[in-house]
Amino acid sequence: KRDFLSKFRLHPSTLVNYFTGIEEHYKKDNPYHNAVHAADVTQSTHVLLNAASLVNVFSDLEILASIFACAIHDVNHPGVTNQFLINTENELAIMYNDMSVLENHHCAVAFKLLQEPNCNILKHLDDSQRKQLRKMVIDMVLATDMSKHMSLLADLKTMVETKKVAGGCLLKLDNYSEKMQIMQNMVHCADLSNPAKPLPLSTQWVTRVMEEFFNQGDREKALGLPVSPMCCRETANIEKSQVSFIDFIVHPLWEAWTELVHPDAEHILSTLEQNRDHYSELSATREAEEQQ
Ligand SMILES: COc1ccc(-c2ccn(C[C@@H](O)CN3CCOCC3)n2)cc1OC1CCCC1
Ligand SMILES: [Zn+2]
Repeated sequence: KRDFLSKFRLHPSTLVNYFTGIEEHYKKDNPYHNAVHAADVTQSTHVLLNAASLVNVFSDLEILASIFACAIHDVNHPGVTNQFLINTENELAIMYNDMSVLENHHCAVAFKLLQEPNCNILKHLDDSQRKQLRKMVIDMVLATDMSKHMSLLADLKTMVETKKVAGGCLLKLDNYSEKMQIMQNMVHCADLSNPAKPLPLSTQWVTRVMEEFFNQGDREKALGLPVSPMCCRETANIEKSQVSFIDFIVHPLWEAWTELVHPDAEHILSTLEQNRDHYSELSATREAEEQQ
């Protein structure tokens, strides 16, 4: 739909080779961090990019970089968190010195795959375009590290406030840093869009992510390690955790995004709020049942 095959001279069979390789490098037996999650985040970002207020904000190369970043953003995810890899001195933690271990790995795997035969989809980009795309993809994927969430959101809110005070257009972006901030938050929003999807979809993602967290908790227990938050299948309160996740992480982020692209994301924010109330009511019901 974006006419990228001709704009960037992307070869259909090279695209198929590369993205088949990417799909195969997502671990099928991860309940959550599998190729379906990558497709979900990619499709969600495609929709966010279509917001009326974002028309003419990004160049074609920035859009290609954003969509590419989503498709590869969790590739070869091992189904455990950065903290688990660090605590178990996993080879990936050693490789990346405990810094954004997963996110560095996802980027490296994706770019290494480009060097496989008949997989170099970026072959016909000129050197400057390829260098710019690589930098933008790395900046976006490294920003999906949840430990960066608070600073990413704080900077977005500061930029929005500053532009509002200046009376300028929120989306008049003067430099790479401002534009990249928007792209990083857009991909991060898509990555955390499960609770903002129609409830039948959202509940499936909750089941999947809890299964993955519980598998990690089982492994931590077997290794005699402290069990990570929300990873103990015996004690986790799933609904309560979702309400906190939405209240403290997801809603503040989507509230900032909704202000930035006003009024194009209002319906997403209201779905998120309805879902939050659903989990909150479930949690109250469960608590009442447990009292009896
Ligand atoms: C649909 O709900 C979720 C969808 C995706 C995620 C999600 C993806 C990556 N992350 C980052 C964690 O891997 C890192 N955390 C550090 C703290 O320990 C747990 C692990 N989180 C979480 C979700 O809900 C949480 C799990 C129970 C309630 C909150
Ligand atoms: Zn993800």
